Amino acid sequence: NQSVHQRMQELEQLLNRYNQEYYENDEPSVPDAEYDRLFRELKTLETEHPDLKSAQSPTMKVGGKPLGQFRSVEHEVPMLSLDNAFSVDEFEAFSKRVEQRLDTNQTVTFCCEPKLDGAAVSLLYENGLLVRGATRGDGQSGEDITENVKTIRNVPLKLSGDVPERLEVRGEVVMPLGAFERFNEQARQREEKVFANPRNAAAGSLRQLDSRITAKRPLHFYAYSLGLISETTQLPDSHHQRLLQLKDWGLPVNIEIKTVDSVQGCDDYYEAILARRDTLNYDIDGVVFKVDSIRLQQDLGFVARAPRWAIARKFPAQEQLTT
Ligand SMILES: Cc1c[n+]2nc(N)[nH]c2nc1OC(C)C
Repeated sequence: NQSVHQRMQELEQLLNRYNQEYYENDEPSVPDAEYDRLFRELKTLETEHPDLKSAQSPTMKVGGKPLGQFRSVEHEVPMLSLDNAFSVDEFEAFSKRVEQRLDTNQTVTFCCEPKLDGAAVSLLYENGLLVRGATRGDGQSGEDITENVKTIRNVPLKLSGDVPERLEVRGEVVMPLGAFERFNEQARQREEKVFANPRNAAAGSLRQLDSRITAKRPLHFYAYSLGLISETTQLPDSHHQRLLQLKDWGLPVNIEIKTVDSVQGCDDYYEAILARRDTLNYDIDGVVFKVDSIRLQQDLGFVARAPRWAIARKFPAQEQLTT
């Protein structure tokens, strides 16, 4: 039994690594057939030895029997939306409002992030284990989609390292463009529902009552914010450093995220991402600038529905190709 358990743990590690490679850098080190063979071997061993099956096994990412409907989830920390800036002047007005709150010689660091055009979700980890997934809903309450988020390839079921007791991570679920095209092509051939754009495909896939369907949808998650954090956690005062900490714990964070120390830096970032927009593997509809200091964020607070300390600078709408 010991050797069986050993083999199961070895298979779990191998499959998790291959998953990471496949979704982190799109370069799996083994062909899919090899991944499937190892997956089937683990599934067989788990069926023969259910007592040895791990709750975080990669075989748990394939979804289970459908629920009748979604339960509702209250967001203890509201999931708010973002104010938009459609021009450099509107962005400058935002940065002026921020600077007014600073002392004279203080400069403000901004964290710059691509604004992924997908579906916002909240993931709740307790003692490092993924225990709940929820849609944004109206910001106050969303739908419990735990079984569906567990099937998202690059969402870890278990965090690694010294993690907080309770950690809520928020981010965007997207369907990469290549996968979206292939998925729609297949749907056309099967005379099934075709999605108008990757955002609808991601949102629609997350709201499937049958998680086995979600499991077949190629979805990626990218973290961009923290919600609930258990009070015993000493995290850095920098939003960017907190995102890097999430990455250390095993959560996917978009590689385009960086900090700049000036408004000019923000403008340069906006132009740089806009110039590369068509080369990215997912839809983005702008960039997000956030005051990097958590203390300053708390000082600036929110107005009604959106934080004073963050703004999205939207790109001109792309002519949507009718698929
Ligand atoms: C709604 C939202 C959306 N996005 N997208 C990114 N990249 N960051 C980000 N932050 C958000 O909200 C925070 C400002 C809390």
